[in-house]
Amino acid sequence: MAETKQFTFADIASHSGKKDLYMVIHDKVYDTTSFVDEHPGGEEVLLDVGGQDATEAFEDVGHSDEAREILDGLLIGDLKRVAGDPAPKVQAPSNSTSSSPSASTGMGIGLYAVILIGGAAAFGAYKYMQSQEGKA
Ligand code: HEM
Repeated sequence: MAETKQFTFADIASHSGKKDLYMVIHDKVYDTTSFVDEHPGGEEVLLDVGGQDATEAFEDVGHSDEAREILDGLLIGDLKRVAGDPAPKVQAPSNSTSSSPSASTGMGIGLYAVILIGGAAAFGAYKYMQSQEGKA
């Protein structure tokens, strides 16, 4: 796909009807008009987020890879942020089950911290024991 059309939130907000439905997911713009009737989760939820940033709603459900492939086919452009737009909703909240793939990122950082702090503590204890040995 050569063209990367840019849309502002104002552009997208004007496409919020069932016959003309755009939404933003991860700062990409999707024309979901043709998909509304086919959505396994029902048309209601799509209409709720039509013309808006649907990233959180989409990620909260934990959609499958198949759903993401469908999404790829609906892509029409990129979101162009302008001053006063809502903040990006790129980070998916992983307060649900650990089946969410995004949970692994948070886990990685947490694990890193544990290893670092644990390592420092072990090193401190080792040094302390060494100094105690010297005194004996
Ligand atoms: C254009 C964007 C979307 C696409 C392509 C899409 C696609 C799909 C697909 C293929 C499924 C079947 C299960 C799966 O494969 O994960 C599904 C289920 C579901 N979707 Fe979406 N979805 C979209 C947006 C949304 C949004 C914004 C919501 C808002 C809450 C939503 C809510 C649901 C729910 C609740 C289910 C579960 C239905 C069930 O299992 O009974 N979807 N979606």
